[in-house]
Amino acid sequence: MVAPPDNDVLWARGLHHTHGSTPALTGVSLGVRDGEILAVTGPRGSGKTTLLKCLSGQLAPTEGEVWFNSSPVHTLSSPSRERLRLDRFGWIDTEPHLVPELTAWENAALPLLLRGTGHRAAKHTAMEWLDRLDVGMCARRRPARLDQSERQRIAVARALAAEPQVLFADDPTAPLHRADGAQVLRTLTTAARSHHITVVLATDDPEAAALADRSLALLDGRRTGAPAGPNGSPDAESRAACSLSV
Ligand SMILES: Nc1ncnc2c1ncn2[C@@H]1O[C@H](COP(=O)(O)OP(=O)(O)OP(=O)(O)O)[C@@H](O)[C@H]1O
Repeated sequence: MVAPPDNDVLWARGLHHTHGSTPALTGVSLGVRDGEILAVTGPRGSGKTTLLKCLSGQLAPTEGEVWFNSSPVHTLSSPSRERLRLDRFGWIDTEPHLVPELTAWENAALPLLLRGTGHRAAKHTAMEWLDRLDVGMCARRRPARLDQSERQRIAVARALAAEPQVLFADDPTAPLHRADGAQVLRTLTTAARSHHITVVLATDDPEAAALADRSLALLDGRRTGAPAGPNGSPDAESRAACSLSV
């Protein structure tokens, strides 16, 4: 087995995933450097969401390897992957999935409370991030009393408040108006850079991708411009990045 290079916080080799009989990923290899913002681009159905889910441990790839901080993720049990997601990863979905019974600040504080952060500290941090996302005035309202843009900003605040090591954002501005989406993305990328959070951003919007440090394009479950070899062997970039054998 080949271990990833030390400066890659996430590394994947030869990822395949099939949803039922639909192939979604066919031999994708990549490395994500610590602190970088990587855009995963491609048209609808190209495999972006499936790739982010495999990298974040939500889906076990049908074939291939995923490493985080030089430790294998693909061999972890389901509870260990859940723990990893809670402790180290953040996720922003296309739709804001908030807990309807909780207020905005309680939603934003939830990952911190689940990790055992004290109530007062969790509330303070959540309120800071809600302010930064321009929804501080909504803190005491429940999701049903908020509009879609406010709900998505709260979902972004919730993800950032937990200060994950890696934040996966699956087309996070899709439900927002263009100007609104651009502002939320700028806040997200600025916060990620200042807090040294690595971001993997799935998007089909070139303006969103332009905010990233680097882009990786998918088409029909494969990287374009960096074709995988037979059986999903790593592309030249990934092979060159492999520095250590275990
Ligand atoms: N749960 C599922 N069951 C069956 N097929 C699926 C499922 N999820 C995704 N697919 C299929 O897998 C392929 C890749 O989908 P995926 O959602 O990863 O692409 P995407 O680039 O994120 O697309 P979008 O931008 O529409 O979200 C598509 O052909 C899609 O129809």
